[in-house]
Amino acid sequence: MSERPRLTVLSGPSGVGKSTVVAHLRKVHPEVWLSVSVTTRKPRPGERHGVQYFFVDDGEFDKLVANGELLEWAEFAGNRYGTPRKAVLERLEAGDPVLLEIDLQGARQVRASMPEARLVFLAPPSWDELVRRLTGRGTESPEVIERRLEAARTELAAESEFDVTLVNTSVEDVGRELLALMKDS
Ligand SMILES: Nc1nc2c(ncn2[C@@H]2O[C@H](COP(=O)(O)OP(=O)(O)O)[C@@H](O)[C@H]2O)c(=O)[nH]1
Ligand SMILES: Nc1ncnc2c1ncn2[C@@H]1O[C@H](COP(=O)(O)OP(=O)(O)O)[C@@H](O)[C@H]1O
Repeated sequence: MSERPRLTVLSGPSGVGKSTVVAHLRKVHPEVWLSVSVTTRKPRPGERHGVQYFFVDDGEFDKLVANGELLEWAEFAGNRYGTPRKAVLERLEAGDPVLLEIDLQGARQVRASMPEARLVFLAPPSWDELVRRLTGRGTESPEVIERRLEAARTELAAESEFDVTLVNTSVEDVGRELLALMKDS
């Protein structure tokens, strides 16, 4: 891909379409490497260990943190999520562009520890559309949706901290734009 590959971070409120965009991008461009995070969240139907996430319990997560094995980690809506450090560094050293799909707190940690990273904010076309997508996905209870929408207000307010904003109106368009950003290191 590019001569100076670097880290691209994709963040945005829950339900905006981050997973959908990344899945589409990887279908069209299987060479794009996405870090698989560790989480204490329970798998949703269809999610598999090692594919969407490495699903671990609290004790295992504590150990990863204590051993310094996470590049960054954060608590989000009652669960913990983190990026395994080793795989990311290996990919960057091998010269491959790397994509992380993480929350705002994680993006801030990456900005602090790896200032060369490019931070991309995925925004919804409108607040109402975000609520529709999050509710329509049908994977969370009303209480969890409420918690995620609360977090979404904070995340939307932080948009200016990012290098680029992409509005997720069309998954195909955003996928293309994201790939172009990853190539243009
Ligand atoms: N900081 C951090 N956030 C993560 C990581 N992995 C996933 N997340 C974020 O955690 C939040 C919740 O993820 P998830 O439970 O899968 O819900 P979804 O993004 O709404 O499908 C999202 O904002 C993810 O981007 C990670 O390794 N680190
Ligand atoms: N551009 C889009 N237009 C319409 N619906 C979308 C779009 N992108 C994603 N969605 C839908 O919105 C919901 C949330 O998407 P998802 O990828 O799970 O979000 P996130 O990973 O950001 O939480 C899903 O039902 C998905 O099919």
